[in-house]
Amino acid sequence: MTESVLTFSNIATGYGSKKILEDISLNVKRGEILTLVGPNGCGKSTLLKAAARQLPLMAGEIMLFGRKLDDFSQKEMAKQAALLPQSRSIPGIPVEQLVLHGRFPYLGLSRRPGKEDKEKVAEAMELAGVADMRHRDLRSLSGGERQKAYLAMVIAQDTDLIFLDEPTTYLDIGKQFEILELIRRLNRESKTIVMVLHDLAHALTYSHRIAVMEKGRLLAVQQPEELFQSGLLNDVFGVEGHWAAEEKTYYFTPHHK
Ligand SMILES: Nc1ncnc2c1ncn2[C@@H]1O[C@H](COP(=O)(O)OP(=O)(O)OP(=O)(O)O)[C@@H](O)[C@H]1O
Repeated sequence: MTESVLTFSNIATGYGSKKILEDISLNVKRGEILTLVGPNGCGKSTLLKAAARQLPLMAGEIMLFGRKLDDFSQKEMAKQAALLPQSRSIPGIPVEQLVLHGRFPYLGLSRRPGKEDKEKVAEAMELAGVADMRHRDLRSLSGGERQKAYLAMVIAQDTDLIFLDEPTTYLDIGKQFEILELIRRLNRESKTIVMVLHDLAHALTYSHRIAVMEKGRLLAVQQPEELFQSGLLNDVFGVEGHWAAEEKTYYFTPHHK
């Protein structure tokens, strides 16, 4: 786990002339699950968008697999990295067709999916647990079902690097664990994952490293246990972290002064 697949060097970015992220440097290592945490509005989604080349940089540089981000064609980029964004449009199409969107970078001029594409789509729907709703219109699904359909699309894209912005939103607690376990499985099958999670206990349990952000800056990148021990999460979120040794579970309570 030493090779960097994604490197941010002193980047700044934002919207229009409004700078949101300032001087961020970060290496994402091949094969890791790196989770971004931080208070609302600190810039986590903005960082993922910059990495997925959806926002121009105001300063600095991002390298993907040793190449500058700008040097990738759109198709090449889509074969290397997939993004599950936080907010998405909801087209009135069947789940299966949405998941097939993940195969677009691989289709030829005819845009007709081949055998491999169909297999990848079927496999992704199975993994994400949406195979039985493949003919359902996206607009007829619950928030959680739709979230899984989008995750299937990202899986079908079959990239080495996957960006997930709050992959567990809209999901009940049981489904959250299902999705986190699926993410862990994808990681063990060689995917590098960069994701945003709000649940600190989940972040501590499912990540190899955690990047803590505040007000557009990166405060620390540490392994879960080390980060938990440091007390930084308590300071940044105004909470108190606990470790229940018997259950091997982290939990957080309000900070009592
Ligand atoms: N399209 C946009 N145009 C202008 N400002 C934006 C846009 N998107 C986000 N921002 C601003 O950028 C800042 C960072 O937003 P971002 O969504 O990256 O934060 P976040 O850490 O992901 O937040 P959350 O935890 O609430 O999802 C916020 O102040 C937000 O208002």
